[in-house]
Amino acid sequence: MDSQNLTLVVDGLSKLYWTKSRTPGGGIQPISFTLEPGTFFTLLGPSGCGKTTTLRCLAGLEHPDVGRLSLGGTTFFDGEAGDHVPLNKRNIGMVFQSYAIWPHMTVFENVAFPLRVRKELKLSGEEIRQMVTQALTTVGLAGYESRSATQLSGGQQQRVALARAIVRKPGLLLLDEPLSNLDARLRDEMRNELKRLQKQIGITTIYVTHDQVEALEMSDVIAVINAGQVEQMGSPRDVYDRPANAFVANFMGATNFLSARLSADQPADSRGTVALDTGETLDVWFPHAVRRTDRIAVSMRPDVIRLAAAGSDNPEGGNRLTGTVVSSGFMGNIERYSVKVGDEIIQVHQAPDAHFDSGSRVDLLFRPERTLGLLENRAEVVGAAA
Ligand SMILES: Nc1ncnc2c1ncn2[C@@H]1O[C@H](COP(=O)(O)OP(=O)(O)OP(=O)(O)O)[C@@H](O)[C@H]1O
Repeated sequence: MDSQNLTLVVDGLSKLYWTKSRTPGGGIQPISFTLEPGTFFTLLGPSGCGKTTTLRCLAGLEHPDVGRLSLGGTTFFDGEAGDHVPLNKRNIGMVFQSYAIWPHMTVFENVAFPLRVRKELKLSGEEIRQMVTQALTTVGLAGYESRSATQLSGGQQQRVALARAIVRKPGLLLLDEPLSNLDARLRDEMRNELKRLQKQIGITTIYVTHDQVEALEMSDVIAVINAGQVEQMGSPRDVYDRPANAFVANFMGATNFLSARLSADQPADSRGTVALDTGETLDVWFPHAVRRTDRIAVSMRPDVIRLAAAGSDNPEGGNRLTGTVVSSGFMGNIERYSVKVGDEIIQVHQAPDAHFDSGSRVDLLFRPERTLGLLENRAEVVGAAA
């Protein structure tokens, strides 16, 4: 099934909701991005950050306040010119969390529905049959045409929803947490399956999720959103390895933070020294520029720290903090430690080769290039990393 190779341009699109007392009550601040055909783009962020609002604006279910939106050169929305193409004229495929397979219809009729309701397409019965068969083959459900939708498993129902979304060969596919109703194992399987299908069809896709693992695994580009604002847009590696700030670092996976101060401005991609509140100094990497006056959050992921008995030799050099093991837990492939350093508890994950009992004095050793100096910004808003 061929995609239509259309470039999506979103330029300063915004939609704010207002409370009765005329204060902002959610929505999305101006967002801009251009997607090359075939891109898998994910809107990632905590509940209520504005992901669904953005998707609804793209679909035409919501009227944005300002901005422009076009697909393959066709304008769908232009706030200044007053253009707003309605949902049914945009040829966009959608799958939502509650994928709403109609239980009284067969699989065939479910998938044929979007073709039948658009009388202006003037499709013959044979054309509809061919298009439905092609969509069902694409999602691996050829031969299921006459089954009742209720006789299918959750994963199969999800595929029917996907077949229904792509049967009209849309120019854009919008997926709003489509896997969240599936159990963990199936969700994992469907994640791979969905990504494979998306690449096979080659359709530009916008995916909404609050699950960072899902976003990392599936996306070409991720937009991390917090309270209606895009904090960072980039490849999975970019947002994970070079987070724009403490919010992004924390949202993309478990990490430790230590508050620190700078003695000089730091350009992007530089190495420098920070002073911790305890007076100790650390050698850190700054993926993005920060000013001397900024509050800095030093971020070290639990798996970049190595524990050694306090006072051990450290021929590799790098950062060293000393603390006391508070607790440990054997998790099979790793051992998880909580170590008290000053007033802070630092989490460490390491291979269970050596074991340190609670109460042991240990050194925490970590390399400067894995010790990130980030803008502290709104780290307190986070809630995802476990
Ligand atoms: N129709 C509406 N009227 C007023 N406020 C709204 C409306 N729709 C959404 N909001 C508010 O806008 C904010 C963003 O909502 P949105 O549904 O886009 O978030 P989300 O990131 O998709 O969240 P979730 O992951 O929980 O679905 C929320 O604070 C929400 O309460």
